[in-house]
Amino acid sequence: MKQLEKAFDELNIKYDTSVLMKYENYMKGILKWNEMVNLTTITDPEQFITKHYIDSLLSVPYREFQEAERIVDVGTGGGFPGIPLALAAPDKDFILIDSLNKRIKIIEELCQEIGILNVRPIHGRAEELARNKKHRQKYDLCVSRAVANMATLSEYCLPFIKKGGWFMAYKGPDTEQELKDAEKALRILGGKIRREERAQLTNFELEHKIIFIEKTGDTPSKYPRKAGTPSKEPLK
Ligand SMILES: C[S@@+](CC[C@H](N)C(=O)[O-])C[C@H]1O[C@@H](n2cnc3c(N)ncnc32)[C@H](O)[C@@H]1O
Repeated sequence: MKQLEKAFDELNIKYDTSVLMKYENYMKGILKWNEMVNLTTITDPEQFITKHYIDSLLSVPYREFQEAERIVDVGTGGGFPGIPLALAAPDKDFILIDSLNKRIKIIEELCQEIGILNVRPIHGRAEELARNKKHRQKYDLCVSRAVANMATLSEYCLPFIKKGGWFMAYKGPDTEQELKDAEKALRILGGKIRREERAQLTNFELEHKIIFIEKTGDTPSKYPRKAGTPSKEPLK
């Protein structure tokens, strides 16, 4: 866990031994479940800490994260980036969404066992949950990593965000074409790309940068379209 402590220092994240234990126990829990259910291909603990934990924590230093109170992680898989972020910010509320119930049940069980109290895992497709009044335009911030291309992802994520809120999308290094292809989707759904930020860490090699999208307008009620359509026919 020394790597994680180093990253906390670089990212200015406060922590104590009880939080470190929670990170360690969650990793152990995921790796144990991973023997039965496919949750991650990364099984070496050092790699796990860098690629799942530190990579997930990249958004913590930014104002858009710091000011958010209600955060949704769309397509969380084994809980990334949602769980590491929730442990770093216990005063914020996190909803973690995934369409695979097995993954959601595992996250739920681990949160209960470990005492991660600010996370609510929810099973469902983004296209359906975003149409539910309880979730539609109710979040200050949406985060998402490795779920879909930006045009599809915008249709999954923007409907959850309040006007004036933010979407921080974790993306690989080459996004120029992908962002171009998403211009129309973003315009229709009420989002504007404001900037991108690369990892500010000197000691770690991380894959992702963050694309900052502001929710500048309401999402028209016909979006998201029915489950499956945003990925089959991205808005172009
Ligand atoms: C490649 S995994 C990434 C998991 C995690 N975000 C990470 O970075 O490790 C993509 C996840 O998105 C979920 N997913 C894909 N489409 C979805 C949708 N329309 N609604 C909800 N979850 C979805 C999948 O079930 C899967 O768990």
